[in-house]
Amino acid sequence: MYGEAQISGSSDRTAFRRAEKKYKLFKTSLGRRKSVKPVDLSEVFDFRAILESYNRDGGTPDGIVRHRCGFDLPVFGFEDRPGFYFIPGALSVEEQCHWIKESLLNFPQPPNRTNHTAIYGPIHQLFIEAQKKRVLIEADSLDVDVDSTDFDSINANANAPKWQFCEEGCEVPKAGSCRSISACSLLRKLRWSTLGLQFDWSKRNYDVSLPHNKFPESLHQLAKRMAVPAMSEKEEFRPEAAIVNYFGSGDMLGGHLDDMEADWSKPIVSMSLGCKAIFLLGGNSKEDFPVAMFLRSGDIVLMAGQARECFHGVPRIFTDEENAEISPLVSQLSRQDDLCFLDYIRTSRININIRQVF
Ligand SMILES: O=C(O)CCC(=O)C(=O)O
Ligand SMILES: [Fe+2]
Repeated sequence: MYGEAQISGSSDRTAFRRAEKKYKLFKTSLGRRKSVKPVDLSEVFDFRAILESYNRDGGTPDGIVRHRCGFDLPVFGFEDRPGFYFIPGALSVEEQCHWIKESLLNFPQPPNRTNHTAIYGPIHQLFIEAQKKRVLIEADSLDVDVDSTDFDSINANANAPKWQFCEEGCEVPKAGSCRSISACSLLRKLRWSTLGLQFDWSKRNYDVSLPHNKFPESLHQLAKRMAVPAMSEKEEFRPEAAIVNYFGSGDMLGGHLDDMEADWSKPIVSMSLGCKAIFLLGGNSKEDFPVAMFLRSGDIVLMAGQARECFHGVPRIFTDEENAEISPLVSQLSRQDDLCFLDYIRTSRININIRQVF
């Protein structure tokens, strides 16, 4: 579900796939010059423009409703898609920066799992190691210097490949006996991390036996506050898990359903950070033609009830200066200490989606 979808040739059978193909990034190269195929964005809903026009005259375009839910910001949706809520500009630029930093520094920290965990084991301080230009090295188990009296560590090390960060250009134990990968390329290849209850992708289910931290308190409070438009008055949203998705240029999230949580009446609270994206919201079948909309940094989407049964995905992010629309982040992250975050987010998008599991 969370891999990069293969969208080519024979795979454009369904309406959803055709929409993905319409919006995905196509690079063509003419000799040495690379160019990006222009894409027709005329049918993409723009909730920021809808908000601006609503603020001017109180109206909404055909098919768009403003939910009357006593929330302190305008919340929009589609007339024919109950359970879908769009809160444009829900997060201030300060809040966006805070969650970008958390997503890079803390959320990928063990025991939280990432797409790298299955291959390399737990990786600590990936973002910091990438700034230091360090390299992750797999020491051949025979080369590992184990104190011969320490039987526990001998047993623990017997089969486990040991990956450790070293300085760039550090001396490798024995030629050919170890593999290595730079922290920078691991950071570039970071696709997801999981918070709170851990999701086991091989079983496509939550595995409560996996070690995990308590769901972060401040994210819990934010999600509870943002979930209000999709909740009945008597109920409370209980955030128990989150998936953090990291997108670089050309990355996409193929059409899928999030169906592993027990109670679909509870919303998924999904926040966008960094570069602008296109989000597709389809129907119960991939044969249903999806609506497309822009997701910008600071937007929050809620999917609850019937909307949870709808295929959705992200076929495109925009990483060029003109279309990424991240100038408030660029100003906010211009201090020397923050340039490393700016460097990442200039060409990336982060999505944090928060779920009640039980
Ligand atoms: O990136 C997004 O906006 C959507 C993410 C999503 O649908 C998911 O992780 O299930
Ligand atoms: Fe999803």
